[in-house]
Amino acid sequence: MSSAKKPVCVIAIGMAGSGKSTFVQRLNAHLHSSSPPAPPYILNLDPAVTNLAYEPNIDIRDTVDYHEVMKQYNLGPNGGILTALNLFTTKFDQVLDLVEKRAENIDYVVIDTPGQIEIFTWSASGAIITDAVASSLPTVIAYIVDTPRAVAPATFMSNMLYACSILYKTKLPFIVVFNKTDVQPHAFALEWMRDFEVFQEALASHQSTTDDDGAPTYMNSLMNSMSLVLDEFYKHLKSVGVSSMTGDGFSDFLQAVEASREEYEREYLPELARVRAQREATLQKQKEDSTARMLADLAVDRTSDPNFAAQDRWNPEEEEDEEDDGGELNIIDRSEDPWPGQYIDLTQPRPSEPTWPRPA
Ligand SMILES: Nc1nc2c(ncn2[C@@H]2O[C@H](COP(=O)(O)OP(=O)(O)OP(=O)(O)O)[C@@H](O)[C@H]2O)c(=O)[nH]1
Repeated sequence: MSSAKKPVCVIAIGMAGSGKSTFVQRLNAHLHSSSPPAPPYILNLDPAVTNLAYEPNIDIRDTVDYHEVMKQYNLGPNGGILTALNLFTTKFDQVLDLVEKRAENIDYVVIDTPGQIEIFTWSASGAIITDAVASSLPTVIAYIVDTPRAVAPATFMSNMLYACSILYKTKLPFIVVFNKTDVQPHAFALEWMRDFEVFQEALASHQSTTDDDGAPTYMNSLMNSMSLVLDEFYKHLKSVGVSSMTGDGFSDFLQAVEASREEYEREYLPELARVRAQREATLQKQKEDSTARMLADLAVDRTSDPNFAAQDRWNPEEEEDEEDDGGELNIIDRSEDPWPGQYIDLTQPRPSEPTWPRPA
C-alpha cells in the first residue's frame, strides 16, 4: 500500500494536565462531525486514567491492570505506569496488526499517552512504540502545551526545551499545539517564537538581569543563550492554537497534520530507509564474519581429530522445541464490541515460566 493511502498517526504528548485526553476527545468529536465523517482509530496508553471522555478502540487498561502491577512488583504509581506500559509493549505487534487491518478504512490513528510525560518520552517502551508506529504509518507528534501556564517566560522556555529534546529524539514531524486558548490566546507565544529579541525582553522584565555589581547574572546569560538555541528549533516546527474545550482551531490542526504527512514522506521516510539499509549491511557483515570464524574453527577441529567428521551430523531429536506460546495474551480491539473484552492479567506468571529467586 502506498503511504498516500495510509492513515496518519497523531501521537499526543504533553506535560501532566496540559489537556492531552481532552484534546483527543475533541479531535475525535471534530473528526466524527466532519463531512464526510472520518472517525479515528484511538489507542489509550495511559493505564492509570480513571475516566476517559472518548471510547478508545484499544485501551491499555483492558490488557494490564496497573493497580495489580503496583502490588505484584511492589512499585509506586510512576513505576506501576512504566511497568504496565512495558508489559503492553511486549504485545505491540498485535496492536500494529489490528491497525493494519483497519488502515484502508480510516484516515487517522490517534494515540493518547500517559499523564507523566517522561514515562513515554524517556522510556524504552515509548521509543519502541513510537518507532514501530512511525516505521509503518506517517506519524506526527502533537506536543500539547498548557498555554495559560506558559505565559511566564521561564516556564515557556522549559516547555520548549522539552519539546526540542523530543523532536531531536524522534526526528518526526512536530506540531506544537497551544491548548486552552479559550482561557489564554496564544498570540504571545507565536510572537516569542518569531522574534527572540521580544522573548529576551520578556525574560528580562520577569527577573533581575544584573547582579549587585551590574554584571549580567548567570541565569540571564543562560536563558539568553538558550533562547538562541530555541530560535533554531522553531524553524523545524509548526504551531497551532486550539481550545479542546470549545473546539476552536481544530481545522488548523488538521491542516498542520496534512502538511506533516508530506514532511514525513519527504524527510523521515528516506532517512528511515537509509538507517534500515545501514543496519542490514551491518547485520550481513556480522553474519559473514561469524560464518567465516565458524568455518575456520571447524577446519581446525577436523585436522586435530580424524573422527570429528563422523560426529559432525545434525540430529533432529537434539533440537529443542521452542514453540512460541505468546498467543495466550491478546490485545483487545473494541471497535465492534460495545463491552470491554476479556481481561487478561499480564502480571500473573504463566505456569511454564520459571519464578526467579529474589536477590538476597
Ligand atoms: N479551559 C480549558 N480547559 C481545558 C482545555 N483542555 C483541557 N482542559 C482542562 O485541563 C484539565 C486537564 O485536562 P486533561 O485532558 O485531563 O489533561 P491530560 O494532559 O490528559 O492530563 P493527565 O493525563 O492527567 O496528565 C482538565 O480539567 C480539563 O478540563 C481547554 O482547551 N480549555
